[in-house]
Amino acid sequence: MSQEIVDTVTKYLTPNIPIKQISQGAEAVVFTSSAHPYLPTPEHDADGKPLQYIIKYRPPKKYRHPIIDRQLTKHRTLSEARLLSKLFLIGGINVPKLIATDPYNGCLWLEFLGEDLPNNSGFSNLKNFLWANVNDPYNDVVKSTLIKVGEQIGLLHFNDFCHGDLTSSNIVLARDDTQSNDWKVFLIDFGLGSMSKLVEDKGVDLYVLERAIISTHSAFSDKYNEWIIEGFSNVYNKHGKGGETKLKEVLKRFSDVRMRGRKRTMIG
Ligand SMILES: Nc1ncnc2c1ncn2[C@@H]1O[C@H](COP(=O)(O)OP(=O)(O)OP(=O)(O)O)[C@@H](O)[C@H]1O
Repeated sequence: MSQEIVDTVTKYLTPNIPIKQISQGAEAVVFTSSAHPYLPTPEHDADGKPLQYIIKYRPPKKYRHPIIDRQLTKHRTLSEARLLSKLFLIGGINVPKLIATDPYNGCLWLEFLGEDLPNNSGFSNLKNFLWANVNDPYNDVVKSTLIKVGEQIGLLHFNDFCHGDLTSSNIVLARDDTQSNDWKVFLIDFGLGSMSKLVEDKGVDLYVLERAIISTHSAFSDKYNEWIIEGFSNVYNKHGKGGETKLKEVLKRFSDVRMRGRKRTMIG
């Protein structure tokens, strides 16, 4: 990552806020920090470990006109903040808590979720979690976790929100306590998210995740995708006939999107 971005963020946050870069995506640079924007820090979790926070920063894009760039940055930062704050209030949906927003500087301060998986298996996103279980790929914890993944997506879609970039890296797992083998599933990165009633958007979300699982865990992907759809369906089926009808529509469009994807791969 360019030193220029670190210098800019350090100057903006002041050197009192320690930052450590953990990711650079197409859109944003993500840092962790032990500093909370307005509470005295460091805060500690139940085990006495200092809490970490996420700082997601959208740097200016030099290829854009500066005024348009500032407007886009403001718009995208606010849009992600709005979605996160709406989703956080919907019962059952798990997303990081929004702590602070500075749309003019392209900055979001979020709750840090997840942990390092045992045996150097990396950060606890869904992709690494499935790799970590590769020697016992169909165990009960994998199954129940994938059903919970499906339930999170089901809740999101049933409430007419779409993710827009539903990869297995944007699904983070966290345990309530370190002894537990029971994972809570969180959805992160709503930079491309939207409120949408369109079955097309929902079908595309499901297709993007299906492709992500096929590309990284191809040997087990049939079962994995089946469990995700089982969880997804559970949410809709709880809402009687109306829910069942909506579920059919989404799954039908999912299958159409998949068919279009296959044609595109064959024809090029
Ligand atoms: N709340 C969070 N808790 C823990 N880690 C997080 C959190 N938010 C983001 N991350 C980490 O930072 C990475 C990038 O975050 P995010 O996907 O939001 O940014 P992005 O720039 O849109 O990324 P990309 O362009 O790669 O999709 C995530 O994959 C995850 O590892």
